[in-house]
Amino acid sequence: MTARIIDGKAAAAAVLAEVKARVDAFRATKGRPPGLAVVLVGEDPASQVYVRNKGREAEAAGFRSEQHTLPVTTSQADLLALVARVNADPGIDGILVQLPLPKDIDAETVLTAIDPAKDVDGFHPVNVGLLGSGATDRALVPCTPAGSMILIESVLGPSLAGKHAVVVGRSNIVGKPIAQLLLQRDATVTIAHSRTADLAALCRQADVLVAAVGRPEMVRGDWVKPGAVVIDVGINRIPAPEKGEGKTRLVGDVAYAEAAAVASAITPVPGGVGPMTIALLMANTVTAAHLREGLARPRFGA
Ligand SMILES: Nc1nc(=O)c2c([nH]1)NC[C@@H]1CN(c3ccc(C(=O)N[C@@H](CCC(=O)O)C(=O)O)cc3)C=[N+]21
Repeated sequence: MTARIIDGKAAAAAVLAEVKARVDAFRATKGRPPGLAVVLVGEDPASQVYVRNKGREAEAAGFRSEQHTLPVTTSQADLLALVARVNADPGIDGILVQLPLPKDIDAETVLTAIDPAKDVDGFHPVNVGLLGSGATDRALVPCTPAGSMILIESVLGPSLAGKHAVVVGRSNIVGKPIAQLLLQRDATVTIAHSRTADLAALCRQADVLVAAVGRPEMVRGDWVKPGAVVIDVGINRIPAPEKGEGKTRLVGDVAYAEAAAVASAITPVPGGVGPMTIALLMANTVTAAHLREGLARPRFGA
């Protein structure tokens, strides 16, 4: 079998078109656009690229968009003061504090200081709890998991009843929330991780295999059940001497060519989950704006 390639760029463009239509309607009723504030502490080049892309998409969607870039020496107190300011700004509906934060800042303290109604990353304990208790009418859901579910749905439809989903990785930002979303769609869910016994054999039982470990090409072709749907959440930059000295390339957590020979559908890296993460950030900002204004919750990618 040769897998169908799940086109995350096209799926992201479709979500962004829905976002744009919702922004126009929101602006017409409320007399203002949704607002997104992105906060970056430090000068990590990868983070700068992501934050710039987010700003570009926010403007294309018609948002009010602001970026706050703080020096790496910023104190936790100063960052908390900025969060308090954007929390209090009525024109800002979404706040994203780019991770990772410098080591002297406690990320959990900062994420918990964000107004849960503006928490477009879905990392605040209130949103984590709402997701875990199935309150999908009120929760803001993390972008990468929400985007991954739209890609899965594009292949398998809305119900995963009778399917075994294996999530490799147990992070708070991807593994745990994606497991919750899969469970809500009636999948039978296993969360595997670095301490799981015989990971390869477990993965081979998966009808839906989600790789979110951050280890380049760890999931091999012979870990994939024939006909499985493979979602590769990893984004790893590795040396690519074949492209020239000092050059790099992006690979996922899945050995793509091997897995694509076995799976029925697979997300590429780049061009898979990554573009959906940014699209869902825009969608979450529109959702937050609607909920804050007492409007019906829009649904994206349905
Ligand atoms: N608070 C917070 N929220 C985040 O959502 C968040 C974060 N911090 N910190 C960093 C990670 C990473 N992340 C990505 C988003 C888009 C692509 C993306 O669009 N990737 C392209 C390739 C981009 C490239 O070429 O480098 C693709 O996969 O096709 C990748 C990674 C969001 N993150």
